[in-house]
Amino acid sequence: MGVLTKKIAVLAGDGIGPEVCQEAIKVLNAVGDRFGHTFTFDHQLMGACAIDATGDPLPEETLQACFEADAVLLGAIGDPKYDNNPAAKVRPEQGLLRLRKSLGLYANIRPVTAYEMLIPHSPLKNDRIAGADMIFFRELTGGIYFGEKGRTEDGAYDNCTYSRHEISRIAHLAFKAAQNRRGKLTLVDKANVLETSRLWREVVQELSPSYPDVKVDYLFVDNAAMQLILNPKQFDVILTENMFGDILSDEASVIAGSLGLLPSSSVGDAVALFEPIHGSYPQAKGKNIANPIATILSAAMMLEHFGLLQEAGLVRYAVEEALDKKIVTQDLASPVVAYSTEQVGTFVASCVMGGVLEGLHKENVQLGMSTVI
Ligand SMILES: NC(=O)C1=CN([C@@H]2O[C@H](COP(=O)(O)OP(=O)(O)OC[C@H]3O[C@@H](n4cnc5c(N)ncnc54)[C@H](O)[C@@H]3O)[C@@H](O)[C@H]2O)C=CC1
Ligand SMILES: CC(C)CC(=O)C(=O)O
Ligand SMILES: [Mg+2]
Repeated sequence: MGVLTKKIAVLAGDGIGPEVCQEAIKVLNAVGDRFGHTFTFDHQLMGACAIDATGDPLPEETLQACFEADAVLLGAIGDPKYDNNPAAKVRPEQGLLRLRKSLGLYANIRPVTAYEMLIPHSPLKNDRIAGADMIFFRELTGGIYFGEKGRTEDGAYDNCTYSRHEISRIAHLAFKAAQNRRGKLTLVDKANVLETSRLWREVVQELSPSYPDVKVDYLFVDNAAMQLILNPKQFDVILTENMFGDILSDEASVIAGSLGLLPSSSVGDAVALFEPIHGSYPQAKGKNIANPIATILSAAMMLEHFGLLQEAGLVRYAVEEALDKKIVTQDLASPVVAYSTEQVGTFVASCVMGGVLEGLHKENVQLGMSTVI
């Protein structure tokens, strides 16, 4: 891969979003300096900050900038002034959902790895999580988050619908990912109760013969929530619908060590988007204490998406150096020995500048983090 020039739309958003994005940009710039790539960053408003400035959580200018970019980096959106006001007519989250729908980002890919050096500090049984390595394929533009919603005189409703097409396109991606990993796909649903879940099972069963090298397993979501903690090593690729994937992947972050560690990519019809799985963590806003690693690893997934595998591997290596040397924020350390958001980002960027390159891609794949599809 030669030297690249890439334009990245940055939607830093609300709460800790700007702080964690700043560190991911620092790391991308370090990658650019080391390898000669040019990354330009087009900052745009989204979320509560966009409502404050324009009245719209996803201004047209922001959406346009995303379409014109080679990739989108998103921090997080959301603000307590909306969370605590159920009657608010315009909400930051509407901007995020509209963005995902407009960009056709139907597959949200969330890798979860139990980092060796964090396992001894885990509240989970250490021998159960050692070696856990899974990847969620969460459907992102359908289901209950997008169905018709409303109020009746004395109630409220949120409809959940899925089409065969919506299920099969992400199922194909998940099957292919399983072929490149350990050959196991677990469909998580609630097919004992929900008609949409029965359709998910039907479609996956129909596709299964086309992937004879992939073993398919089916789990009800309530059981899956327990199995994740009890025996996470059984999972390889987890395919699931929008809301179940949202909830289970936050749960799975306990296996990694913190919600501040889990990255994601969202792919679909147009430009791809990269964001941490966490939200805007408003309690930490402006305090320089949020963990930037989830966003930095999302930037690594972006590099991989650009075909820059060695560069992505180097960023992951640098993150592991930070974890190894305990250059970590307070979610992974006691407050006394914790480093700031900025210090962690600066350390990772400096490792990117100085880290050894040999064998990195191999290490990257062994970690199960490779998400090229
Ligand atoms: N993709 C997005 O932009 C998302 C936005 N949200 C929004 O974020 C706001 C806050 O929602 P919450 O439910 O509190 O979820 P959250 O993910 O912002 O935070 C939950 C908890 O996770 C931990 N955490 C999250 N990010 C962290 C980080 N980088 N470093 C260290 N610890 C971290 C903190 O203990 C925090 O209290 C809401 O307005 C919500 O709608 C929530 C999830 C996703
Ligand atoms: C804020 C929601 C719309 C999304 C969410 O929690 C997520 O994508 O993880
Ligand atoms: Mg979520």
